[in-house]
Amino acid sequence: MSDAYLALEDGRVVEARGRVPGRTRGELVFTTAYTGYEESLTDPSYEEQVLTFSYPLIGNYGVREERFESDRVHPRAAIAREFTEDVVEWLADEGIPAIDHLDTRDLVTSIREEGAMKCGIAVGPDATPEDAKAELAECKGMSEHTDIGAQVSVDAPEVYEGGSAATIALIDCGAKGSIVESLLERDATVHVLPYDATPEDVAAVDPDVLFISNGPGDPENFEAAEALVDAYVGDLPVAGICLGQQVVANALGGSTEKMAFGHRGVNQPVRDLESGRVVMTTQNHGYTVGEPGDRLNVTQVNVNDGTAEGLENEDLGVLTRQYHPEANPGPHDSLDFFDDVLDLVSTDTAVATSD
Ligand SMILES: NC(=O)CC[C@H](N)C(=O)O
Repeated sequence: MSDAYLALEDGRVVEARGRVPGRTRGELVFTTAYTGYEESLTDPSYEEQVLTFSYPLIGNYGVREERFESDRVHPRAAIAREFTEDVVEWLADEGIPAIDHLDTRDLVTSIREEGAMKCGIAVGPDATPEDAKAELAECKGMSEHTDIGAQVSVDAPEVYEGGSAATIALIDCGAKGSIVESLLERDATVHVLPYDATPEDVAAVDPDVLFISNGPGDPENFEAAEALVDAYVGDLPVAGICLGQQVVANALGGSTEKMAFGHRGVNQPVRDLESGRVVMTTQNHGYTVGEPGDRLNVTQVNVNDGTAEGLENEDLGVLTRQYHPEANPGPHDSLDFFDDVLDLVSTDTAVATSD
């Protein structure tokens, strides 16, 4: 007899083995990453989602805090064909329901055909299909989580003293730790500011770059960050990763839209339009930039579906990526993005000096 039920928006209820008990709900998505489960589970971009791993065995190299991207697990629940005891113990400590021993190939195929969908989960000796359906009935769509930034952002500014290469105002919409680390490694000092920081809060740290982080949910719900881009573009270089790219596009007259099932994995091919070079990238997003608007050029595209992977305005010093150049987990092909962001500062200084 099953002790776990997964109720899907398409009406099905899937039976599974319960590994960590609980009741929960969220948007059901999948990642094809075959490594990096600790990084994915601690990525704040997964807030309010239920994460299915398409790779069948999750946990085979243990659980180490050094690999965490934040201080907690963000998906509401985790699903795999088989979780190891290490991962189950970790998720149990975190109170995150987990299920396995279900046909994840079938589940992933359904998400690919029908799109990311709402789901409800009930796990435990007393769980019933009706409990899972009751959770599903309460599940909101991602765009309805209008203040999701508050769930993942710092409450107050934090500073990470690196060096004097640049002072970065990183707007924390759910930033992964390795974005901060990538900047510190390049001798930058990073001020992490709350997702709803005001232009005055940014001015207070006197940055060289305004950097909008990755984050969960619908980019249209990050109006404060959009207002910051609007306030500073032209005066400061502006950079963004993932949700950051989407927020920058929305601020500069472009638009974003929801994808059917998104890109989540560590082998998404991206072509740079100028050099023709293709790099393998890590991705985790369910929205994409539809129209870049008049002020941004699309400089990189996804080889599989042509969606915008990089945006730029050289005159304004704007540079963004839809994928995750910090590469935790994933291939390191695109780490040079952080060098390019710091180069915006020297270019900016050079312009100021020659004035
Ligand atoms: N990793 C991210 O920043 C994700 C961005 C956004 N929440 C999306 O799903 O598209």
